[in-house]
Amino acid sequence: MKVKYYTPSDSKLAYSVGVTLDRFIKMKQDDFPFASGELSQLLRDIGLAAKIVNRETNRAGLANIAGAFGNTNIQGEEQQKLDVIANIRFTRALTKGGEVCAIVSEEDDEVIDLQNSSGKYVVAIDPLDGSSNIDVNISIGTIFSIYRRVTPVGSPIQPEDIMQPGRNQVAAGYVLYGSSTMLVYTTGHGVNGFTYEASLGEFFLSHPDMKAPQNGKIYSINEGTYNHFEPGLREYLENCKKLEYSARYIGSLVADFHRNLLKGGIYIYPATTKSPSGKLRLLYEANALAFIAEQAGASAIDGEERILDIQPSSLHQRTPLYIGSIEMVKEVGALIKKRRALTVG
Ligand SMILES: O=P(O)(O)OC[C@H]1O[C@](O)(COP(=O)(O)O)[C@@H](O)[C@@H]1O
Ligand SMILES: [Mg+2]
Ligand SMILES: [Mg+2]
Repeated sequence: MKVKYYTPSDSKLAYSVGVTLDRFIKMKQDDFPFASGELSQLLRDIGLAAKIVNRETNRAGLANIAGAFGNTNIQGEEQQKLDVIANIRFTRALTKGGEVCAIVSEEDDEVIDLQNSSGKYVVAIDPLDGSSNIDVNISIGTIFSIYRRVTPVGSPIQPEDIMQPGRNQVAAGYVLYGSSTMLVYTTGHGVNGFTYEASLGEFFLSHPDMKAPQNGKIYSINEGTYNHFEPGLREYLENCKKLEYSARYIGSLVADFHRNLLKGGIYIYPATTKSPSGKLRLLYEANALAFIAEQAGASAIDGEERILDIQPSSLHQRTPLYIGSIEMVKEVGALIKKRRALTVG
């Protein structure tokens, strides 16, 4: 029997659609001979939930999705319907996937113990980021952090399984529901971005090996509480203005972070005299983006300390966040340190 060997066709008639997320996860898993495939399955589960939530965000203006849900979460924030929908969708996908033993969610006061005796992973998630922008049709997102539990699989969940510093993350990422929908993630071997092709229902590799510019000319901060900013930060912002940098602030952390990661820039949600720990949450906002930032050659601090080295002490604890191009974060950090030393002196 005569056979012929496959040769890839470069015919323009059927251009290659690219590498799907599922195929990419499989390819990357093969890089690790001892990989068991559980993390890969978990990433695929997140990809599936992202597709469903994407469909809901596209319909966010329609009556049954728009507006407040009528509950307040532990942050004291009014939950939007889409916050609740996204929380249900991701929690369900993570539960059904079978790889997760516990979930920490912005929308749940307590840790969700999935009583899954074979689950190795703990997931911290902000199901819907940028909630204040849902009803005004501005980009929103989802943020996730993945850890391996530290106590034996099958044993009851312990605080040390949850309260892990960000440097212990085995994977992290975000979904951006914007003009296009993207999923960006890292497993500690670089950062890759995928764009959703709704007609095929697939995420395709569109941003391989993302690297942040070392420096930038964009700063993202809500200056509404400027009068409560510390001197070092004010000095930094005055410098940005003297240098005529661009002020860009969407009010959706994922969207502001993504833009600055691609173009070079810094996002700041500082401590203020009114909220001394800032607004953003360490476990399911700052840690994930800090891991991505560092994997893309950028950095993240709380004004002084590396975000990934902060030892968590409570589920919904907040942290100031200075994240973005390495030179900009270094500069603002140095100014804050210098001015704090002066006030202490
Ligand atoms: O309105 P503010 O104070 O500028 O805060 C905006 C920030 O708060 C957030 O909306 C907080 O996230 P959630 O929407 O998930 O609660 C960030 O996405 C955003 O960067
Ligand atoms: Mg958020
Ligand atoms: Mg949220």
